[in-house]
Amino acid sequence: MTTVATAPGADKLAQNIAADAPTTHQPLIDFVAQIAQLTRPENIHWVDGSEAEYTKLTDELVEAGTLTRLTSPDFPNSFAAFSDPADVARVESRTFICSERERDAGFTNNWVDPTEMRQTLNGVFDGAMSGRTMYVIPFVMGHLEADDPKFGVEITDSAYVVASMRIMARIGTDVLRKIEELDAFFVPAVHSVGAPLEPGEQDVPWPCNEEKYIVHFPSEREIWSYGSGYGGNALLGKKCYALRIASVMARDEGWLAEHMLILKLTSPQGKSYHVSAAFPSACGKTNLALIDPTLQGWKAETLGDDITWIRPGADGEFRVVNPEAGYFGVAPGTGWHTNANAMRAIAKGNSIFTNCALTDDGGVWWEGMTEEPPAHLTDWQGNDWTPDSGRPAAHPNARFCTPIDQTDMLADEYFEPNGVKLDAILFGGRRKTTVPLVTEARDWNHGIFFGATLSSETTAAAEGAVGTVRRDPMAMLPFIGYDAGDYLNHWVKVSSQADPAKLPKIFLVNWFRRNRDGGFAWPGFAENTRVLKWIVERLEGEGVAVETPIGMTPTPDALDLSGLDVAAEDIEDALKVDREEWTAELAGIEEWFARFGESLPESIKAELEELRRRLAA
Ligand SMILES: Nc1nc2c(ncn2[C@@H]2O[C@H](COP(=O)(O)OP(=O)(O)OP(=O)(O)O)[C@@H](O)[C@H]2O)c(=O)[nH]1
Ligand SMILES: O=C([O-])CC(=O)C(=O)O
Ligand SMILES: [Mn+2]
Repeated sequence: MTTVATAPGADKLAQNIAADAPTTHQPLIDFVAQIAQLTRPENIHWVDGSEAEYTKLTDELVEAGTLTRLTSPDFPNSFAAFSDPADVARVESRTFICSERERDAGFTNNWVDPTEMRQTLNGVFDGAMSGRTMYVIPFVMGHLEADDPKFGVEITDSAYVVASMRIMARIGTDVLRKIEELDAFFVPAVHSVGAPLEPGEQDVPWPCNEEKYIVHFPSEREIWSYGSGYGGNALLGKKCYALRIASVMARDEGWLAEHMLILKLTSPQGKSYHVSAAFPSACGKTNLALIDPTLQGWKAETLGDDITWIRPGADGEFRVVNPEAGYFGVAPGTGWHTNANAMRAIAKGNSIFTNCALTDDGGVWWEGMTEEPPAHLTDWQGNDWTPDSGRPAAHPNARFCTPIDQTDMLADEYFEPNGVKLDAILFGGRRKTTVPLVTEARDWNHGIFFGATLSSETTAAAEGAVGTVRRDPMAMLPFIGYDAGDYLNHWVKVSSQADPAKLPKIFLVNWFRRNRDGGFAWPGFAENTRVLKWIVERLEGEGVAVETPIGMTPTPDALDLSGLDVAAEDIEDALKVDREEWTAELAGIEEWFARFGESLPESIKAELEELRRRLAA
């Protein structure tokens, strides 16, 4: 630990830091010195990522009241955290892409001139870490042994962030050694909760600031985050790096950084397939990634639940890796009856729960964990709660943060440094109407059209109203680090690096369509196995599909519904392609495409014309 107590001059500070740093890597020392000079922390702690360090940090966080140690044997070595009630989700309105030209941020991002933003940041970060410890976290997204490992260094004044980053990414000394060995570039990522402490001032359990900035400089590959301690705002390896900055790297280097899960499926015949699926936040990625198949003989294993990097491989196939090391999963709705694999991983402990409710025996609970709620809880805001309190006990965006290697059904391929062959891509959203249970694209370009026009009703994962339909291209709306039209063009182009015969097949799915009575038309969750089976049949050139104006959908008989207790009308409602609904949808898509201006790919425009023609026919 370096003490920076007296804030010496810049040269002196840099010397002190260099003397105490566990590295001689000059760019890293310079980065740390520059941020220390600006933010004036009391101490500097270089994170080694060890168990002992984790124990010490979590002890301190318990002492500070940020974490509550769970004493229930059901949650070994686990903690609960409760955020400030105003700091519970990603803040999209405060997220900025500061490219040189506004045009390069595109209409889906907030843009501020980089020079102006640097000035603003220099202002808010000035002394921002006073009275706090500054942690330096070397991390890698993906595997250290990858052909082209992607490094970052997060500087943060939040020990909660350090503890969570240790679960979500590979961090610490091994990473630092590799950065030195390769003399590698790292993404500089600066985070402050924005709550400097005066000498003697008592800290609060969840320091944060009303003013928030989540800022990306895509040309410099730099991230600055201020004012929030929450998940995707503060764990900068996740959405900020592995999606926004990585999408820009991917554009420049010829690959794709996507908001997708990865699932390995093995058929009763023993053939395995890897499927990735892009669904917007809180629309079922973690659930599908951890599915327990309901059909005899089928096996599912997971490789990841949120982020997928797709790279063209040497044999003309696309290869996928999960750059993360943990789950940051939506807690409500995750239960023994809906997602037993997640529950089993959680039950092994070593987890941090944020904004869940506390049980009287020192465990956590959230809506949907068990069918019957406990008789008494302490809700996420610290109030007494009973089932007739009339309000949720856990925040709807409460999260569990759990190491992925605690998953029983983790695929061995998760550990492949350069990934595995991708066979199919699913795009999906939360739509009450219009979008059928599953539709197969006619070809790659039509599949990109599915992705480009993907839409979903908004959820609690981001601030703002819940339940309105918004377009969410490839489920990447809040995560594309550059112009959305350029991003679609990149999708079109990247296929030229693959063997056309080896391109993944693309499907559009919707688990959330309502039936004529307003209930879910499809049982969803584990029963999605039946849709996956049809998808695999299609990959194998089998499975019955009918041509519809929007693509190929299964006939009701083509889905294996054996042993499933569901009304024939529900299946009909789930699969229906309704011309009237699609005519209205067409208008919505036209409006959406108009927003892209010049940068919308011609081939995607052509798909819209094709849809119009097919609907009119
Ligand atoms: N009706 C229905 N609901 C589902 C299904 N799968 C997931 N859900 C619900 O969708 C919500 C979010 O599911 P998750 O799997 O956590 O979503 P996610 O996409 O991983 O979300 P992020 O981690 O925010 O990106 C939960 O409330 C689930 O209960 C399904 O097949 N049918
Ligand atoms: O980023 C977060 O805070 C959580 C998350 O996975 C999402 O919102 O998509
Ligand atoms: Mn998830």
